[in-house]
Amino acid sequence: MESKIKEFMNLVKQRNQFEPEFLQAVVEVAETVIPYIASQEIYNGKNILLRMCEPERVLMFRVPWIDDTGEIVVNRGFRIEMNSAIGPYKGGLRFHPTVNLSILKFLAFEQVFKNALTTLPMGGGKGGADFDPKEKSDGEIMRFCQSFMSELFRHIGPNTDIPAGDIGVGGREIGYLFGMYKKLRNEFTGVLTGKGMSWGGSLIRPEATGYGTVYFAQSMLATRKDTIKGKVVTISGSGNVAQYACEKATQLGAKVVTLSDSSGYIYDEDGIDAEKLAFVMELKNKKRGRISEYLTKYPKAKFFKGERPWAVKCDIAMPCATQNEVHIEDAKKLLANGCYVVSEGANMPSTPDAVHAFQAEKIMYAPGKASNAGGVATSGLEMSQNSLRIVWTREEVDERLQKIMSNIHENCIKYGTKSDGYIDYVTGANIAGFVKVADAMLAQGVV
Ligand SMILES: NC(=O)C1=CN([C@@H]2O[C@H](COP(=O)(O)OP(=O)(O)OC[C@H]3O[C@@H](n4cnc5c(N)ncnc54)[C@H](O)[C@@H]3O)[C@@H](O)[C@H]2O)C=CC1
Ligand SMILES: O=C(O)CCC(=O)C(=O)O
Repeated sequence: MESKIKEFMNLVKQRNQFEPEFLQAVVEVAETVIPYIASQEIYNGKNILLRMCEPERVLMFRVPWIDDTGEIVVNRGFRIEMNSAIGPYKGGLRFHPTVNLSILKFLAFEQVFKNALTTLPMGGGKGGADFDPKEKSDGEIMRFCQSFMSELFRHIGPNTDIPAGDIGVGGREIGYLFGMYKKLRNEFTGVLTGKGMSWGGSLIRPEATGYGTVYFAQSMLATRKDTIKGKVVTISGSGNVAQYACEKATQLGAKVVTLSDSSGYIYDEDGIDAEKLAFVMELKNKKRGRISEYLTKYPKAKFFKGERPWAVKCDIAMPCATQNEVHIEDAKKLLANGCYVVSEGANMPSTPDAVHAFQAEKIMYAPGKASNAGGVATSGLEMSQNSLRIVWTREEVDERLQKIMSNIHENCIKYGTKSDGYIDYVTGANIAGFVKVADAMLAQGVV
C-alpha cells in the first residue's frame, strides 16, 4: 500500500512541485483514501483521486486599485474552482499577503471534502488575493473589493460559484463585494454568503464556524461520556472563528484562557468571559487593534510576544488562526500538559507530525475539514433561505447547525473507527467526504 501512495504522490508532485501546502493536504487524504479505494471494487481503475487533485478551473487576475495617497497598487486575485460534482463551487475568499496558488489550492481541496461532509449540495472552491488589509482605510478596502469583483463577477453566480469570507474577509468586505456584483449584474441574488442580516444574510452565519467547532468537541467528548463543562480551553486567533469558539465554549461552562494574533498571545488565568470577549470583539472588529491591547483593560492578563499559546496547560485546544500553526514541538507540549481534545477551527492548523503525535497518544483529534465545517454548512443554509426567499429564526438555524455537526461526527465514526475502538477522525472525514464526491463523479462520467 505504501508504494501505491508513493506512486500516486509522485504523479501529483510532478505537476505541483512548488506547492507545499497543497501537497501536504493531498498526502493526508491519499494516506487514508488510497487504502479504502483499494478495498472497493467500484472505485478501482477510475483515477478518481487524481481527478480530484486537478482543479476544474483556476482563475488568476490583476487587481489594480488606488490607495489613499493616490498611488496605483497592483495585487493578484485568484479563484480556484476545484470540484462541482455535488453542487456549485462554494468556499471563502482570503485576503492576506501570504496568499498564493499553493495555499488556495490546499484550501480548495480541503473544501471539497468538507462541503461533502455537510450533507448539503455544495462543490468546493476557494479564492482571494495577496492583499494585506492591515492598516488600510475603509475607503482603500472598498476600492480594493470593487476592483477584485470587477473581474470575479463574470465567473461566479448563485448557481455557479458562491464565495464567502475567510481570513481578512468579514462582513465589511462581503458588503463591498456584494454591492459591486449587484451593480455590474443588475440583479439581487444570493451570490455571496456571510451577507448582512438586512440584505440576505443568515442568522448564526457569523457565529457558525466557531460554534460548530465547539459542538464537534462536545460530540467527541460524549463518546467518552464527558462534557466540555469545567474544562480549560486554549484558543489561537482572535478573528471570526476564535471569537465565536470562545463565546460558545464559555456559554457551555468551559474556561477559555488564551487568544492570539500574529503578534503573540494573551493568557488570562481567570478566563475570557462574555464581558472580556465583547472587549476583544470591539478591539478586533471595529478598532482593528492588536491582541496585546487586551492588557490595557485587563492588566492581570499576560502577553507573550511572538509566541503561540500551546505551552499553556489545557484540556482542550482549538487552533483557530491559520495553517501550520501547531508544530510537533507544540503538540508535544500540549500532550505533556494533559490536553486530550483538539478541535480545529482553522484549516490545516496542525502539521502532519503534530497530527501523528496526537493520534499516537490516542487523544480526540478532529481535523478542520470535519470540525470547522459549521461555517460553510450555515452558508449552505443561507443559500437555501435566499432561494426560498425566507428567513429562519436564530433557533432554527442553530438547531440545523447542531444536527449537521452531529451528522459529520457520526460519519467520522462510521468510516474512522479502528479495530481497538479508537476513532480516527482524519480517516473518517476523508473517506466519508471522498465517497460522496466520488460517487457523483462516477455517475457523471469522465468530464
Ligand atoms: N470564517 C469562516 O467561516 C471560516 C474560517 N476558517 C478558517 O479559520 C481560520 C481563521 O479564519 P477567520 O477567523 O475567518 O479569519 P479572521 O481574519 O477573522 O481571523 C484570523 C485570525 O488569525 C490570526 N492570524 C492570521 N495569520 C496568522 C499568523 N500567521 N500567525 C498567527 N495568527 C494569525 C489573525 O490575527 C486573526 O486573529 C482560517 O484558517 C480560516 O481558513 C474555516 C472555516 C470557515
Ligand atoms: O462559508 C463558506 O462558503 C466558506 C467557508 C470557508 O471558507 C471554509 O470552510 O474554509
